Amino acid sequence: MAFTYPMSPGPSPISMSGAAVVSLPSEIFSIYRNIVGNLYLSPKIMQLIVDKECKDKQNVETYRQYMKRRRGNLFTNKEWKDACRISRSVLETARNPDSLDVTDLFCLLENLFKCDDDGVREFSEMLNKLRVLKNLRNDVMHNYAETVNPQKFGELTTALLEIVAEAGKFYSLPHRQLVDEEQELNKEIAKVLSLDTKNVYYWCSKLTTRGKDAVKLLWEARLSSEVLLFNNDKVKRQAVFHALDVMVREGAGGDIISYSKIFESPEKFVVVTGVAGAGKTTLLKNILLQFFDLQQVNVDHLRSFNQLILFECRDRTTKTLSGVIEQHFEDLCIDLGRENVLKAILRLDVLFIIDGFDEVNSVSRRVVNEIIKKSWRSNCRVLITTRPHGMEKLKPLLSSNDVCFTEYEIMPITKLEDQLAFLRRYELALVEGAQTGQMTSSFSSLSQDVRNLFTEPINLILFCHIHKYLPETISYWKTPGDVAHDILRLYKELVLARLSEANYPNIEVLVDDQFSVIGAAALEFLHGNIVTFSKNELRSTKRKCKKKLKTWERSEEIDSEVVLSVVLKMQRPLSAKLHVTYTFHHKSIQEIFAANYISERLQDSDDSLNNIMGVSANGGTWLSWRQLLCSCCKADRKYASFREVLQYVVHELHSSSPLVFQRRWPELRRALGDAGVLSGRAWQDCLYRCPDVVQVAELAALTTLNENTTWKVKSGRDVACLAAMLLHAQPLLLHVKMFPLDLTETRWGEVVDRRIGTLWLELLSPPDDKFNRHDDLLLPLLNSKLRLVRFDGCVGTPAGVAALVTVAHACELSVRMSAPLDLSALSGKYERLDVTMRPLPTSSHKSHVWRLPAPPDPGLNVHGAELGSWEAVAHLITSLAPLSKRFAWLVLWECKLRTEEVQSLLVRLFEQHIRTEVKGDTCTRSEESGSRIYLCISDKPPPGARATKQLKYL
Ligand SMILES: Nc1ncnc2c1ncn2[C@@H]1O[C@H](COP(=O)(O)OP(=O)(O)OP(=O)(O)O)[C@@H](O)[C@H]1O
Repeated sequence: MAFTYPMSPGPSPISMSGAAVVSLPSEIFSIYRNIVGNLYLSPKIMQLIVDKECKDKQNVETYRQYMKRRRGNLFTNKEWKDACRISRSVLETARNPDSLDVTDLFCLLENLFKCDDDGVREFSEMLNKLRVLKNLRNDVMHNYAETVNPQKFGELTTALLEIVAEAGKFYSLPHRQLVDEEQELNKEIAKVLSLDTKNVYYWCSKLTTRGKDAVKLLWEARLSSEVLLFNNDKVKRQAVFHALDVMVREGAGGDIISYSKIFESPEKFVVVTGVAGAGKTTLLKNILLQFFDLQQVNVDHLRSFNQLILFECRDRTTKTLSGVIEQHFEDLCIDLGRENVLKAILRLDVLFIIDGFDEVNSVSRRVVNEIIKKSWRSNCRVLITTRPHGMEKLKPLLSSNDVCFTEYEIMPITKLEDQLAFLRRYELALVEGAQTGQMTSSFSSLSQDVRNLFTEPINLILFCHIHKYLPETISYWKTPGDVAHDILRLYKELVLARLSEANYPNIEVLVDDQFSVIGAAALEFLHGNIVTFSKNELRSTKRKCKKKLKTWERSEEIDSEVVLSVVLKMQRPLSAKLHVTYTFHHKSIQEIFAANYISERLQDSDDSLNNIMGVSANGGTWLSWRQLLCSCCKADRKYASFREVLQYVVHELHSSSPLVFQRRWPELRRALGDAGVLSGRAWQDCLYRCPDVVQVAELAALTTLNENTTWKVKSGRDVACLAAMLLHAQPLLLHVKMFPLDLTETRWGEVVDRRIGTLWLELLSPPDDKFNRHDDLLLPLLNSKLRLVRFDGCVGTPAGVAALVTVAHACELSVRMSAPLDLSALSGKYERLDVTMRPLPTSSHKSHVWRLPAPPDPGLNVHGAELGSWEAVAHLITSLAPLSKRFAWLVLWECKLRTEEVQSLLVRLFEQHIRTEVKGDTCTRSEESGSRIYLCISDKPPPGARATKQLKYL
């Protein structure tokens, strides 16, 4: 019995609340049917199957407990995660199917069938039919063309009726019961004709038609271009977007992936952490823009969402989630009521984005809690960004709500080529057709140490501005400390430019004075974690600026608000009902101003750092450091949010007044500790910002050593820190794993000079550049005090070999050579020698033999043998064979030789007395992928070879 639904091309009649019949355009009607079908009818039928399948389930059992009982053993957490992926939290707690949606129900049924997959019950037909429902749901919910497609409802009803029929067979239902089920379903299908506007699926349909456009209208204009820090320079967001890499924080040394892969995580909640200015907010803005334009090629990661809600934790006025919803869908909320729109949103596939959890306040915290609590359905996903210290509050919040999450960390932009690519985009966008290249070449001319300060986007942006407004200053940057003042100087120059007509004596000191007042206000706001200020809140700062100005003669010639107008920017509210707010151009600028104020006070007064940090608005009431700290520790560890400020203070004070810094260091050190800078990693982060501060280097070294006796070095930034840290501590093993190009131009020479002890040097090779030698990195090893215990890299000159010889000690050597080299001097220096080379042309070096040293027998990898080159391969192997003619192994990598050629090679090598460490027959073994062929040569001749006399060891 198939239900056929009349496909009306024009407006369709809909009865509302069983009374009035209205005409709706056919598009909304198609959408409505598809939504009710997939969000209501499909789950209903699947719930029916679940009930049949779980006849012996007890009411108190969760589905996880039930499955465990049914299959007779526990699910390990990993098994559960792999089996249920995004539905795993829901199925872990659900006890009945009523609230589950198609995705969860399909996952549940699939796993239930597999629980007792003993081959007796044939469930594949049933599963295939259920899969049709799941696919239909995804088609309709993830692709607007399918959402409006009138055919889809017909396909769905057919699929539903087929499932009911299949259930009849699968569960051997009595005929009467089957007929009843079919009739019931047909009644439900028929009900879709009459629609109540109070129905949540009607609201869902409205949202699906109008919701995305409403959000687009709200955000697109705000986000598609960005006004840079100064002078209203504007750039198109997507034109300058630099695709960031993120690291999965699960386990040590997590994988590094592109940001677009974060939604592949099996967890519903994804947390992206990143230091100040790492690009968290910009990443979200880019995701929003991509969401509006799903036609773009590379946005598959967003296709599974049909709604997107953004909430910024710095918001201090929106009190509820429905308030957030109202900002996004103002008109729809007027039509349907905001609570109803919220209910509908939660049924759709929605991505909630929560930006800047570290900036959360008592008002926004309530909204965040609400999102976490209401987004338990599998169709909702939540993406949260925060600075790392925000995790201290976020983790307990998520776990108290039983939320599992995957954490990603935005990686710094450490490679010069990436930094240049980033700057190039901005330069291109800013100069509008004029000649480009000056900014990038100015950046390239900086020393690696100074460049290491520009590994976060915000700092690269500041470099753009300094290059534009203070280009001459860049040539004076020799050490990181030289850069410290220039960001504030930049602001000062901009203010001075505005005041140029005032012709006022001592104008620079006057501006410094104003910066001090603003710095104190910035600090005070930071105490409340406030980064957006209302007009009222700003009033007292304005008053103080004015008061300070009045202490100067002829101050009436100066507009008292000019400094604030340069330093702050105005933010228009999302809704006309709200008021404008003000912010610094970036939170890190607010922190720099606060740090400048603290640094000045540390220099000018004898006040303790505690007192200076605890300054109150009226400048009169001081909070004691203890009080402040205790309240913070107990309440929410507020002090953690001062970590960046304190790092800026260290940097600034150290470079502007080394003597005061020395005197104040014990206080600063304690404060950093209180702000959470305790681990080796945290001290290293601090050292990245101020690599020339010896005191920080010492603590970074000692704490890291305490935690770990092996130090791993992966980037130029790490090398800079290491160079400073080695002056204070030596790890048991130093493991440097880097691409040679990244290591060149770092403080590698200093590292080698300062290292006393073992080194594992791993010079990575890009796949297309395996044989590019980097002996320049080896030469500093000569005369060093280090001991090379493991080496992997390309060597190209006798000088490079000589450098290895001087430091190798019981070493595991993996040497790539672009041309043969005499390695005999390495004899006695290694425990394992593994050489990689490309085949030698037979004509070349005929008379030369470059015997590899032995014992122990070396292993040889021949890389990239071309078709027809077996004799060249044979020539290489025989030329390199040690006197004993024995290799630990012989492997052909990425070999294009034909099978017959490999066989001829084997015969030739056998006849030349070459042997490998192998028992049994002489043969070849290849890996399944065919990328590696092992030549195993014993004393047994291969087919076609002349027997040779066994060679005596020489
Ligand atoms: N991926 C990117 N591509 C291009 N520019 C970027 C990128 N990320 C950040 N920026 C630039 O750097 C500035 C700072 O970045 P953003 O505000 O996103 O950092 P954040 O990590 O959110 O900082 P905070 O934690 O201090 O709030 C942006 O205003 C933008 O100009």
